[in-house]
Amino acid sequence: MVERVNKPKPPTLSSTPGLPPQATVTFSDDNSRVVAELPTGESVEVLLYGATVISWKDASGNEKLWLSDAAKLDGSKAVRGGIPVVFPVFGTAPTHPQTKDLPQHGFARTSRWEFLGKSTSESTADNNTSANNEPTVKLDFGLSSGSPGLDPLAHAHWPFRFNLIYSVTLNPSSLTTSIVATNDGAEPFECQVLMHTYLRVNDITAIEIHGLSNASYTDKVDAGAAKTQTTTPLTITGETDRVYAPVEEAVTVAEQGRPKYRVTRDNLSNVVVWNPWTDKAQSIADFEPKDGFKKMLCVEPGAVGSWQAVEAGDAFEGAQTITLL
Ligand SMILES: O=P(O)(O)OC[C@H]1O[C@@H](O)[C@H](O)[C@@H](O)[C@@H]1O
Repeated sequence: MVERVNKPKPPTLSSTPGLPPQATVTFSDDNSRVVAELPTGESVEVLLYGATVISWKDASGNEKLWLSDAAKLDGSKAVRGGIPVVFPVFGTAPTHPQTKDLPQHGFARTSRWEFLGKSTSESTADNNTSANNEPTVKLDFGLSSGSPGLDPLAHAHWPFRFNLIYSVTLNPSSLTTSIVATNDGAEPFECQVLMHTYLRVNDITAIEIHGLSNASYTDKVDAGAAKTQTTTPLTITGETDRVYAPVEEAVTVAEQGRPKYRVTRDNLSNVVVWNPWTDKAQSIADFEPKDGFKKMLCVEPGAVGSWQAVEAGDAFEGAQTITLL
């Protein structure tokens, strides 16, 4: 049985005369995930493990994120697909004293977060609480150094007192994920943050990525060579793993010449573009189907080009918004 936080209401009708319909927020039977649905039909599903967004659908039920058929959703492994949260290290950092012993992409994606609550606003002619007068639902998740669900590797290798708040905000045309990483201890720490978004596409060979003109980048498939993006838009024709420092504010993904997603960033100066292509997809055990690389494109806003120093009592904040075009 699904436990309803709010009783579901008909998508277009208000159950209380005069009051607009509200978003519904429901938990799965086993409390492993939370689903929010707007009265207009869009939905988002978040696994508490990793606070990983594993589904984002438009009002017609079309999925916007790619999730591997072999993704583990039982908390035994970071989720292959959706939007895993990367913290406090991107990749591995063998020479960085504070994070050198942490696993790839840190521990946020392998910890069980707490659901802190939801907030909603509705769309009506006389209601201006939502920025665009659109229905909105925001889900908040928390993870701290005291959380029971914290990955034991964090306890073992990252001895800082911290508090993370991760918010997932859905409205009819966009999804925003934002993070606030607070240093609750007496010692400063350095961290990196990234939203590892797996966008769903129909055909990777028909994709153009705009907004990277003149951006410098590190090419991870060319031994970390430093390069500059001169040919634009970027197309994907083989294994791609690049850490960009874009000059432009937005990265737009177009398919067959039609704009599809616009990704904007708040205080996240990097964008990683990743597609494993054939051989790498073969080598990743939980990447299924093996030709699934044709259906996905990772566009990952983050602060990963350097380290974010967070003093005692301070916080680092960053966010991405993905808009459907
Ligand atoms: O297999 P993981 O740990 O989820 O990482 C997937 C990819 O994540 C990307 O962000 C990295 O740039 C790649 O180098 C990496 O291969």
